Amino acid sequence: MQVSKRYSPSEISLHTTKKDCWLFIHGKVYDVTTFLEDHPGGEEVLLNASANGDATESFEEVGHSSTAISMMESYVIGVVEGYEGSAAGGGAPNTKGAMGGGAVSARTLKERRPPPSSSFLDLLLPVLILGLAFGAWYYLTFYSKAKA
Ligand code: HEM
Repeated sequence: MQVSKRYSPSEISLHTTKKDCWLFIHGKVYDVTTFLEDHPGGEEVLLNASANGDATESFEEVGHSSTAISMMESYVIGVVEGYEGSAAGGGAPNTKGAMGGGAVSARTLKERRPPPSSSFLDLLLPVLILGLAFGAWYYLTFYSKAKA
């Protein structure tokens, strides 16, 4: 792939319109102009991300699927000048890009898993409600009859 062209942040910031929209995520530059209309999250979020400069944080916050992450590769046009992350490999053969994407998706999935401690409460609450219901039924059926 030809992912070695470098762009300065100020050059990237010249492309923030519907007809010409670039953004960068993890140091890689994406031309998402043709993707604006097809983006499931809407074109506005991409335009905003483009205007804000670095879109890494907003991209990560959404917790994009691995499908989304692999789609990104078709929009890469280069890397950010001076970026010192794994994406800017300094012209080395680039197996790094794909591996970086995978690591990100694994981390994102891990962070979004719900805490396991809630499962105990999940079980206890229905048992308590059932116990109360049974108690009320028992009282109404037998105790009040015995009194009459
Ligand atoms: C080249 C970059 C991008 C690609 C290829 C992409 C792709 C996708 C895809 C395929 C989805 C559907 C859900 C999924 O599979 O995760 C999605 C949803 C979404 N994306 Fe992106 N996206 C990109 C950049 C961004 C950026 C920079 C933002 C942040 C501002 C963003 C915000 C969203 C939102 C808000 C949703 C909707 C999530 C939902 O409804 O649950 N995306 N994107």
